[in-house]
Amino acid sequence: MPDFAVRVLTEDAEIRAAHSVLRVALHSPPLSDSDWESTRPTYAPKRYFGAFAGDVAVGSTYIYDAEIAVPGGRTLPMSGLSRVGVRADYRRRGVLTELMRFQFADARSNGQVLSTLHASETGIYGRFGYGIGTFSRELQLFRPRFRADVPRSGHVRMLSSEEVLAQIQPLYKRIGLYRPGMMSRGRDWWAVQVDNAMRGGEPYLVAVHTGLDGEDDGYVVYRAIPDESYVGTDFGATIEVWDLNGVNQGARNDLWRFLVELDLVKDIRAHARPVDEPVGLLLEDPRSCMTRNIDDEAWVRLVDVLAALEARTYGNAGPVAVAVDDAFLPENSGTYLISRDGVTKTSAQPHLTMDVATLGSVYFGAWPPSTLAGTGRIGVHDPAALARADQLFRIDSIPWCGTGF
Ligand SMILES: CC(=O)SCCNC(=O)CCNC(=O)[C@H](O)C(C)(C)COP(=O)(O)OP(=O)(O)OC[C@H]1O[C@@H](n2cnc3c(N)ncnc32)[C@H](O)[C@@H]1OP(=O)(O)O
Repeated sequence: MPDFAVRVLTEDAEIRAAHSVLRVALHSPPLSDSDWESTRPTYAPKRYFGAFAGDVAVGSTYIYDAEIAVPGGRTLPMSGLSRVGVRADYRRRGVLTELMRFQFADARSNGQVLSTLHASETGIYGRFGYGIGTFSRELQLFRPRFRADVPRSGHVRMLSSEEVLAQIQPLYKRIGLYRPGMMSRGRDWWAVQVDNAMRGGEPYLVAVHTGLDGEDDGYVVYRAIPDESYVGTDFGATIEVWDLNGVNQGARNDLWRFLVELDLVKDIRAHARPVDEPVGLLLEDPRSCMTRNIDDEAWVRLVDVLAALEARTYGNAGPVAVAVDDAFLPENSGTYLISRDGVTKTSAQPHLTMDVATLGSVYFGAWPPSTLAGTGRIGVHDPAALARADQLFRIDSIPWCGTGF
């Protein structure tokens, strides 16, 4: 029997204790009273799970409740796993494993079909059934010049900091989940990511795009980092783009134009952008937009495999029977007959075999099944079925989450 127990945290004192565990696990400075005052509102009721050994907090896990867009356009309830930390003197004693069991049971009871997370280390989450679901790209635009012939589709205005808190949250909702993998953002997410940062004096600036129909349809959140050390003509600030979304390509183009045409700027950096975002094509010299990194972004776990498979759409190909092995949630294990007309459990012989973490990578189209089969992640019992699986899981739009948590 473990000498700790996992429970939903409701009392301020235990939430604070678990949050302190998290901070130490992430090597952040100890929690001060003023930190706590700003942190407390970022915990939605009953979404913080803690492991306690008697009265001592030893583990922390928080859930963001959200909706996620899946290939084909439907949205599904998901749980966003975050704030995972275990006290150093309790590590490798199964605390995270018990927190995982608890949060999957919670997700199931809430009808949350998928779970996603952003991993601090890639070695942690595969054993719990998570696979890399989306990738993102880190960009650097060096002395970019915007092409004069890119059509305009509206205008851009800057918000005051008071306007930001009131306007940006509904605007993100109005823009919608325009790529598979994008997720909704609840009050608790905005509280952590924007309100605290702006109230805490972070120099974020926000510009909003208004379309030709007069409706606000895009925004960018960014900050300028001045270069104190320039010599000669090599002057200019670095612009760091934190969040940029628009309802369509035209709105996003205008927001990039706004950033590129800012004065006294040397370079623009943007983390976690879609891998196929055509920023370079907007510039006179496409090579002035460099890819600094391609990173694994959202890790995806199918909590309810049948419901998740039923929710996405499939390409035009004959059916494929896929045997799924789920060691952590064995009720998901079984063979699924996947066709463009629907998905059912079957007792037929499988054409392909994969574990549930690999299915997490197939689901949003991070890789085609044949690529994963080529690396030994998928067992192939009928080679003809592999080409059909590629066609079934084909995607029209490259997935991207775009929301860090
Ligand atoms: C989504 C997010 O929030 S990302 C942030 C994650 N948090 C951190 O990185 C903070 C620092 N790390 C920690 O707090 C802890 O080490 C944790 C949370 C990663 C792991 O917690 P633990 O309670 O030690 O995990 P637990 O004992 O349940 O380990 C389960 C298994 O995972 C393995 N494992 C745990 N952590 C790691 C790791 N970082 N790398 C590789 N394997 C790991 C264990 O060896 C064990 O394997 P086994 O079943 O073969 O024996």
